Amino acid sequence: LSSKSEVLIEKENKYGAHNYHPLPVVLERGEGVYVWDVDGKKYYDFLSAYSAVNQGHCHPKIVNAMVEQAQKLTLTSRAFYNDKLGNYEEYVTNYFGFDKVLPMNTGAEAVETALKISRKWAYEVKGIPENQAQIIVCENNFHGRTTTIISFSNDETARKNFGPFTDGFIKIEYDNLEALENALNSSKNIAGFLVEPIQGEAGVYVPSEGYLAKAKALCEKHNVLFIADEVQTGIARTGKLLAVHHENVQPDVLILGKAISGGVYPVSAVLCNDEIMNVIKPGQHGSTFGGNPVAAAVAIAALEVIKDEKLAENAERLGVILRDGLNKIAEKNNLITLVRGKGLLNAIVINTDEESDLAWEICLKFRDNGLLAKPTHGNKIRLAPPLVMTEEQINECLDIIEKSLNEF
Ligand SMILES: Cc1ncc(COP(=O)(O)O)c(/C=N/[C@H]2C[C@@H](C(=O)O)C[C@H]2C(=C(F)F)C(F)(F)F)c1O
Repeated sequence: LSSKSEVLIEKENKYGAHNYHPLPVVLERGEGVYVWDVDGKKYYDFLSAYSAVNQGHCHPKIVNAMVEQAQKLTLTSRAFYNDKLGNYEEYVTNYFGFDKVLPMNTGAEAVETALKISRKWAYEVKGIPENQAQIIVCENNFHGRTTTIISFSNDETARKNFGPFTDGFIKIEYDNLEALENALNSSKNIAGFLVEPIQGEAGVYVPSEGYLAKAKALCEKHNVLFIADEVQTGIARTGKLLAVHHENVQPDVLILGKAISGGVYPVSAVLCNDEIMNVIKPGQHGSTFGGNPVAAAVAIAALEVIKDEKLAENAERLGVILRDGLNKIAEKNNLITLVRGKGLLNAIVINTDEESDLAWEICLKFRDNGLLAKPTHGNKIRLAPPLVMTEEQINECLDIIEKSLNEF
């Protein structure tokens, strides 16, 4: 690593909390599918900031929307109206097909907001006795880092010594309809079922065909809210605008974040219809920055880019090419034991146990060869480039991946 990089890494080490263990590369510029480090070396970004820069780094239309609004009015708080929020709310609710949106900033805030709305709906509409509401979640979930969200995580690293935890959650096996049905039959006090349409952190775990549609039907049968966390799988990442659209499912509560802003500004959102959203009355929930004018302007631009540049279709088409190419490499190189994913949310499973640092070594080799990716949960490497990739760029990246793996 250059001394320039070392100095900056040292600064983060000395002055920043050690809540991450980043790959040793120091970035200073991003454009489209590329990022550059401080020494001017160019890389393909195969993480896309955990699927927040689906539109590509620093998309001019989105950045311009931010700059323009930032020079006019950045924040009013919700104590007053402003000329951007209503237009954004109309745009985003029509875009996803819901009556209303509650605007927040981060994914975790939107997940927390969805949990609060679902509980309040359970008490005030479904009639569950107060403080008895249960929400069903899946094992190996990832929904964010707040105390309530890690309360229903089974990842010891995310939970250890952060207790005491929040009550009211039932954990079931992912992609198991019988487990869901049993949980729904186990109590009358169930408010909702919170689920990732594809489990990202678990290593891009794609559920069986029909799981989401059948789960939604089971929830309907039991008058339980189907709450889809599309923070990572949404905004065209999996080859459809939402991952639930692969099964024509419309959630009762939709959670969005990350690429809803193209990675330019923190924007998240919870969408639902009036019967559910109208349980929230003035003063019952909020956020200083939620729905601010810059967020509104940025999110409209970011969502327009998804449509204008047909990024869902592009992700669908290039995802097939990427997975075919990875499977061809796997035939010749036994380091890859499995390829899985949908659209441009993919992962390869490396032929080693979870404790080994082989996946990390492979990511360092990818880095040396001009592609940035990071292991998730030990032996899986997520491969999720921005959705603006071209076929020839995918093929060039497949060559980098093959060349790197052949050096082991
Ligand atoms: C499905 C889903 N729902 C809510 C949130 C919360 O959104 P946030 O509050 O972060 O805006 C996330 C955030 N995921 C990020 C967080 C980041 C980290 O290390 O915490 C790494 C990344 C991640 C992890 F951790 F699992 C990965 F799956 F995307 F790779 C998410 O994926």
